[in-house]
Amino acid sequence: MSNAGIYAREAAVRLLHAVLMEKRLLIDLVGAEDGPLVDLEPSARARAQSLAATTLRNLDRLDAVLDKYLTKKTPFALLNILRVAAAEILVDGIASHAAVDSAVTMAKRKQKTAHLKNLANAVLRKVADEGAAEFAKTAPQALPKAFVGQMKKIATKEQIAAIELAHQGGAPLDITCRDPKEAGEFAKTLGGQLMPNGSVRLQRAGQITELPGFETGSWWVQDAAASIPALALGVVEGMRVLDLCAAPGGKTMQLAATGADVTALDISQHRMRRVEANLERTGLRAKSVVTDALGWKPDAKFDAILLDAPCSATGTIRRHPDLPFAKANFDLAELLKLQRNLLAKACEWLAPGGELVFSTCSLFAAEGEGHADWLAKQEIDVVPVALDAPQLGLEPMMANAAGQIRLRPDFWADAGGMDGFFVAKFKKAS
Ligand SMILES: C[S@@+](CC[C@H](N)C(=O)[O-])C[C@H]1O[C@@H](n2cnc3c(N)ncnc32)[C@H](O)[C@@H]1O
Repeated sequence: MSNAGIYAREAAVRLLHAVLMEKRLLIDLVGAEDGPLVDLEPSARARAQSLAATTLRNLDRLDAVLDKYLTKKTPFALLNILRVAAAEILVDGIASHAAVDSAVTMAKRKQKTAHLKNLANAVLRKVADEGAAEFAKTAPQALPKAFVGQMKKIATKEQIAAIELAHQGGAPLDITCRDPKEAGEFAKTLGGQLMPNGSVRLQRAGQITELPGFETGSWWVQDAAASIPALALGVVEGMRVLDLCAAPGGKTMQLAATGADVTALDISQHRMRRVEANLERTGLRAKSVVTDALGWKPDAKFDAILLDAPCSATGTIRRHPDLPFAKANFDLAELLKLQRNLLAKACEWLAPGGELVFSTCSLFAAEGEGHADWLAKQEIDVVPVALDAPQLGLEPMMANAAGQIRLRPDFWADAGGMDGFFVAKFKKAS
């Protein structure tokens, strides 16, 4: 057994512990200087991340199988080792002897679990021999009850079950081409699928930076659903456009690629550096402003504004399976207040006749439809503009009766789903 294999597995166990016990997000842990991945080779880092994500995506299902063979309450440190090994055997289909042997080695190497190495061996051999049948009977990982409560206005019970199933499948890699006319060609070169909205979808991407077109900045990674808000803004060539809450910059690049005069604003210096790096790689231009939007005043009004507001990010769970564990108890009221304040500011900064797109990658009605309802009740001179789903490469049922786009992870299920998003458009009186 290679050391790299053991290091990756140990790092996956540590990631799991940090998400479940310290309520930290994988995205923060991966880059943290004191994080579990810091000393690993790139391939071991990738393996540790993917193993932790797979385990979290299936946590209750793995526990249901392990519970069959564990008679006593198992110390958390051992349980996480067993979960990771069970994920390798039952989900990834790794040769069971490799998964079992490395779990036993991991147990031996820790003071808290060394005396339980025989238990680990016995339980995992059972999982390898009989676990697949038990695992097949389990239901997909359920969303936290608090999340489901917030989703009831956008999805039925059956649709929520379909969303949970979509989360279990993870996500393919979608890219957006700088020149949309090149998307068909890149789909062929990369062995991907051209999606109806113009994204190119890759089911197995490998090392992204090695793919043709990365070095030349011909495309960037962006979930198909995340490309819809900028498309919904329509033709903005030559216009003064504000990308409000811009980092890491997927929508900034879409807007800049159409020939708009883009100002990208975000509160986070660190995240804005990623916007700047993305612009540099793709050879696109935008002015960058790092500030709290709530305390900012533009020199002049904008012809168009895209507000992709900070939100619960519950639409991205298929790509971030740690979110329901790390952020189950976040302060929704605080986020709603921030979103509303940002929306009011965006309306104020629109020039007469200017258009605004508001979006959130959330599955909660309060972070989407609720804000459109709120705006309609304010004395703000903007009116809703109905969006045409087929014009955006979407199916008609992806727009609601009010002409707002409501995307869910169970859409395009056969092709690998999409992130959950809410997108609505408004126009200021002339
Ligand atoms: C959903 S992300 C934006 C994603 C981005 N539009 C994209 O497509 O890559 C929300 C962003 O809002 C920023 N943000 C949060 N509060 C803000 C504030 N008060 N003023 C400006 N930006 C803020 C966060 O730093 C975060 O980058």
